[in-house]
Amino acid sequence: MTPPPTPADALPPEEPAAPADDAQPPQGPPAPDNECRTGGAGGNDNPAEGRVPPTHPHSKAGLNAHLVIDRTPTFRLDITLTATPGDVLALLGPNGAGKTTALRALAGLTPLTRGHLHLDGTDLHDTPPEHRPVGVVFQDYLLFPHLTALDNVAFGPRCRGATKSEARAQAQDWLHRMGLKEHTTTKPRRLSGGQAQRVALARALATHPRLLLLDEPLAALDARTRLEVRAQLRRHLAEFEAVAVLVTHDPLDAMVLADRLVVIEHGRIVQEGTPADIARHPRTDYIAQLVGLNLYKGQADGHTVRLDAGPAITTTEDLTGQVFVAFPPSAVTLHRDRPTGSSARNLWHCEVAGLETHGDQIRADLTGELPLAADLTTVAAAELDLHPGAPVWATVKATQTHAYPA
Ligand SMILES: Nc1ncnc2c1ncn2[C@@H]1O[C@H](COP(=O)(O)OP(=O)(O)OP(=O)(O)O)[C@@H](O)[C@H]1O
Repeated sequence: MTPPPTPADALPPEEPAAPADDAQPPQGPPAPDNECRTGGAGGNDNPAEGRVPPTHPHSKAGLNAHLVIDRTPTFRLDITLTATPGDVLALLGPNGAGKTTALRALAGLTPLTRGHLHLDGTDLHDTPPEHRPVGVVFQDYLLFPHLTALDNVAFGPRCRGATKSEARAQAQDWLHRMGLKEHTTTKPRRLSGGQAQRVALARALATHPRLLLLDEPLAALDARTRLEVRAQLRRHLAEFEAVAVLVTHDPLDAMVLADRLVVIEHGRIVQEGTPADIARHPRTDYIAQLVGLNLYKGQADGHTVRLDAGPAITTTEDLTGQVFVAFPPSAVTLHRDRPTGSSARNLWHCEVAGLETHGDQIRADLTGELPLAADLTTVAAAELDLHPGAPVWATVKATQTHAYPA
């Protein structure tokens, strides 16, 4: 994604390369004097005076969206998202799946080809981005470089019609909440990545959005800062009373921050559920890899699952029909010679395709009778003399597998 460089209040249109989005109203950068000019040429100087349509009093609170967007002749996003206030959704998916397109559509930056977008019962179809009650946090913060942290945060409330002093008081309050009391007069270039991201979050939250959009909010941070900011973000999201939608590539961010994961592949939702449910019952190879499981599909007959392509796997579950079988790489034991005394019910002859470090373990990528990933210690890998092309036997106990209906 090439994210727009300002908060939703001042988001520019997409690059000219995006013909589908050329219809966006032109929007300029923030005024250097920190005066908010909403809507650019098509804007309204006082957004508080209502281009935002009133919320329907009897309608359901939260997000109700069906987003259909034709991006290229071959790519169509077609997803339905619903959430109630307080929900945190994470959109996960491989590159090009459509996550950013979905986020941009929610922000009003990419028009829908079809579908609808209702927030707290209000149809946002005709509401321009700068007048939507939507806050956006981007991975590279996109703070206004010439403004202090305080003025960056005050920008949002100013755009929503607050007076200068009200906006600054609110900004002060938000920066205090974010633990940035000491940095109110600091300009972005003097902030650390973690501090800048907290300013960006404060800027988004200061507008009291009914929908908070976070685009890879932790991606630009180093590992240590990421840990810290993830914990803080989790706390703020838990307190946030409206809907939050997060786009991330990182399963850990998704699992820690979201109540519900929505996995998108090729523009469609392929699986949706709580982090625990998705981690335990992955339904696509992408999700299985994401949560670190070997995943297969096949036909169950009692405790035996005959794979669509490959051998059979013995499981403890007693099932019939199409099922998935999953097991973690740590459940695989490797042997140089065919084991004779092993109690494991599953035995396959494989070949090492590749090796890589995985935390303090070695992950072996195996092909052969059954393609699989196996984790082992460095010592074990050395003892087995593992190297690409080496033949190995892999065993997995039935009790270590998990089968569930497809
Ligand atoms: N501005 C654009 N104009 C036309 N097509 C686009 C535009 N931006 C993205 N696309 C196409 O839309 C599809 C979805 O892209 P999108 O950026 O939404 O995916 P993504 O899941 O966010 O990927 P990534 O994780 O790499 O950011 C891709 O096929 C992409 O090539």
